[in-house]
Amino acid sequence: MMATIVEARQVHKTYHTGRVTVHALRGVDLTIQAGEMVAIMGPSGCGKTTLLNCLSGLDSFDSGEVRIEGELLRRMSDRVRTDYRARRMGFVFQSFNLLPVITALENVELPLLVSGVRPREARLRALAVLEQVGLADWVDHRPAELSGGQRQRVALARALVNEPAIVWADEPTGNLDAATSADVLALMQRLNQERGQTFVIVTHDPQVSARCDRIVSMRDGQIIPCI
Ligand SMILES: Nc1ncnc2c1ncn2[C@@H]1O[C@H](COP(=O)(O)OP(=O)(O)OP(=O)(O)O)[C@@H](O)[C@H]1O
Repeated sequence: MMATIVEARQVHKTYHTGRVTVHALRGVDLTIQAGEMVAIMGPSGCGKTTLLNCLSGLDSFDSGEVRIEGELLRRMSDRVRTDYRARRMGFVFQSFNLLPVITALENVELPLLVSGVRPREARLRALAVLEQVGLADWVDHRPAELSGGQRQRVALARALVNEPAIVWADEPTGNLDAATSADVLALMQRLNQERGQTFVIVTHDPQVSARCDRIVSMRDGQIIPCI
């Protein structure tokens, strides 16, 4: 039986910049089951990234409710939410967000060290995940010494090393050529199927959405109901 992992009810979010107010989310309702691989699609500016940030607790919202694994996000203190994110969530963004001055291996070890895993074990686990994403020979390279696709795979390894229940990905194939994005995508799908990890992926790429279990379409800050 499938369990609900993410539940959003009537989520509203406005941005205020100078005199301009943007109502980026206008009452979003969304339920995601554990083990689903979901694509969030829609035109530029419709609120996809905002939704990802609000569902994952990276950003706050004005009203409505989000539950992750049954827990209300707004009931968690900042510390509990941060700790929860470190233990149960992984993030893959287009900009990679890798630290430039340390190696691929050190980038992947970092979330483990932050969560208190001992250095020796962190190293072994990071090496194992880097091997899974096909980067065993590149662990000592810094991000600048890697191609876009290799960097994206380091980012994916870093997101996965904690074995998170949910992986949030924002345009994970955005910077990649067709062959590399197919590799990254196949890897995400394999992890989804083998480990039952939930993937929520914001994408414009039909190659990505074709591999997902479900497409959630957004327009103007709302989800378009399925017909
Ligand atoms: N930090 C911010 N401050 C002010 N306005 C913002 C901010 N982030 C997003 N917006 C506005 O909120 C709306 C939704 O933006 P969002 O980035 O969520 O859209 P998106 O669907 O992810 O777009 P894209 O596909 O182009 O990445 C847009 O009108 C955008 O200009």
